Amino acid sequence: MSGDILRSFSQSSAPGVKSPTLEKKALHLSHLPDRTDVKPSFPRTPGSVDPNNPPWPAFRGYHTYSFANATMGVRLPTILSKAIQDALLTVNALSSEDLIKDLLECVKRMEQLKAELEGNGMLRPIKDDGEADVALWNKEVAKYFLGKDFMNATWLFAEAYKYRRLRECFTLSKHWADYDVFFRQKCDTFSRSSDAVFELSMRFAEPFQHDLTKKPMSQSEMLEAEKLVFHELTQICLWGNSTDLSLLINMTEEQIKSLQSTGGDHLAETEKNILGNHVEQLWDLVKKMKDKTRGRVDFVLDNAGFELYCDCVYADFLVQLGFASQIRFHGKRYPWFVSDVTKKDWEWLLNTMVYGYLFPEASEIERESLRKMGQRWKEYERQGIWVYEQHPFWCTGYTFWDLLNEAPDLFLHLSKSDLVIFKGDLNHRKLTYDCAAPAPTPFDQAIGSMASAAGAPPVCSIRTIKSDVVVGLGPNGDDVAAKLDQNEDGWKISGKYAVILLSQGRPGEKVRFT
Ligand SMILES: O=P(O)(O)OC[C@@]1(O)O[C@H](CO)[C@@H](O)[C@@H]1O
Repeated sequence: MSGDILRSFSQSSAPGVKSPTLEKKALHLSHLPDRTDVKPSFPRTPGSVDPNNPPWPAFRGYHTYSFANATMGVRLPTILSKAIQDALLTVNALSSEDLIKDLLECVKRMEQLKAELEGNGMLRPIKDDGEADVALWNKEVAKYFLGKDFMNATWLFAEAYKYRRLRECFTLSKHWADYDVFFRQKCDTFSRSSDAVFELSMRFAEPFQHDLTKKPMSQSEMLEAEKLVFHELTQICLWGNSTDLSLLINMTEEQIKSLQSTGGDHLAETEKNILGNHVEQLWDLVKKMKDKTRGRVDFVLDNAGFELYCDCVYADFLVQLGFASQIRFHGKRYPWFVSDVTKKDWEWLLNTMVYGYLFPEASEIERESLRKMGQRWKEYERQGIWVYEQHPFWCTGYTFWDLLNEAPDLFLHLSKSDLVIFKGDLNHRKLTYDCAAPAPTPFDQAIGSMASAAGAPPVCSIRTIKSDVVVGLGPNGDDVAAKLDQNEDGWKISGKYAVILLSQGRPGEKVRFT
C-alpha cells in the first residue's frame, strides 16, 4: 500500500463531520509498528492455540539456563546413556547370537538418537515400525513441528518425542520390541523404599474399621474420622510423587527415605508446602459420591514403584469406605519419561507384594502385611473393582487440551467417571499446556477443554512441582511465586512444593465433538 493511499484513508471522515486535527496527522508507512514489535497477547485466543503455540508463552529448550534447556541438553542424554548401559547389561547375559545381534542394533539406534539430541538434530517423522500411533505422531510433527529441532520445538513435545524415538529403537527390532530399558531402575527404587513401604502396609493391611473397643461413634463423628484419614491419604498419594527416577538418579538411600517419609508429623509439616490446595473441595466431592452411588474414580498414573504403591493404598481406602465402587487405572503402553507405569510395572508390583522376596531385612509380620494387602488388591482386579487400562493417547506429544479432539473415545470414556485424578508433574504439564501461565490463573482456565467442554468430568491434579508451569495459586499467586523466586532457587523443580487442584468440570452434559 503506498503512502498516498494511506494518507487518503486517514483523511477520510464521516460526511458532514469536520476533523481539524486529521489533516496534520497524515499516516506514513514509517508510522506503522515494526513487525517485530507486534507481540501476541496472552492468553492466545482458542483459535490460535496449537501444539507449537500454547495459550501462554511456551517453554523451549533454547531458553538458556531454563530447566527445559538443562533437560534437553544434559538430562536426556544422561538418561539415554543409562538406557544404553542397561541394554548392554542384558547383552552380557545372553547366549543366542540372533538375540545379541538384534539387541546390539537397538543399541546402535539409541547411540544415533543420543547423537541427534546432543547435536540438536531436526525432528524427523517416526519410522513405520508397525505401531498404531505412528500416524498420530507424524501428523503432529508435520502440522506443527516441521523443520523444528530438539531445542526450538516446545519442550513438552520435544521431550515426549524423544521417548517415542527411544521406543522406535526397539520396535524396529525382531525380538526386542517390548524391552524396557528402565525396568531394572524402577524395580530397584521400590526395593530401596522398604521403610515407607512397610510403614504403610503395617497400617493399612487390615481392612479399615472403626475401633470397636471405643464407644460407638455417631454418624457425624464417623464422617469426621474418615475425613481425617482422607486428608492423610491424599497427602501420602501426593508426596509419593516426589520419588521420580528421572530426577533422583543420583540420590542416596537416605535421601530417598527422607523424601518418602509418611509419618503424621511429617505430613502436617509438609501441608504448608501445598501452594494451591483444594483438598476440602475434593473431600466434598468424594463425600457426595458416597451419598449418591459409590462412584467411579480414574487415576491417570504417573510413576511406577513407590508412587504407584501409594496410589493403590489411596484407591484401596476409597473402595473400602464405600466412596468408589470402581477404580480405573490408566498407564502407559511403553516406557515413558523413565519411571511411568506400564502394564508390566503394574503386574510386577502386585505380584512382588504377594510372592516376592525383595526385602530380606523385613520381619515376617511386615512381609505378611505386604502380602495381605497385595492379595486384596489382586482380588479387586479379579472382581473388576480395579481395572488397569492403557490408551495410546497417553503416550503422545499432545497435551490434554487436545484430548477431546485427538482421542474422542477416551474423552467419552473419562466423561463417565465421577472423578479423574491426574498424578504427577508430567500429567500436570499436559493438563496446563506446559506454558508460562501466570501463577494466579485459576486451574479450570489453565486446563482448557478438560474443564470447559460439555461432559468434562471433575478433574483433580495431584502433583509435586518439578517443572516450570505453576498455576492455581490464588489471587496472591504472583506474590507467592515472586517470594519463592527470590528466596529459594530451584523451588519449581525440587519436588518440595506441591498443588492439589480440582476442577468441577461439566459432568452429566452430553459430550459434543467438533
Ligand atoms: O511426571 P513426574 O514423574 O512427576 O515428573 C516428570 C519429570 O521429572 O520429568 C519432566 C522433566 O523431564 C518434568 O516434567 C518432571 O520434572
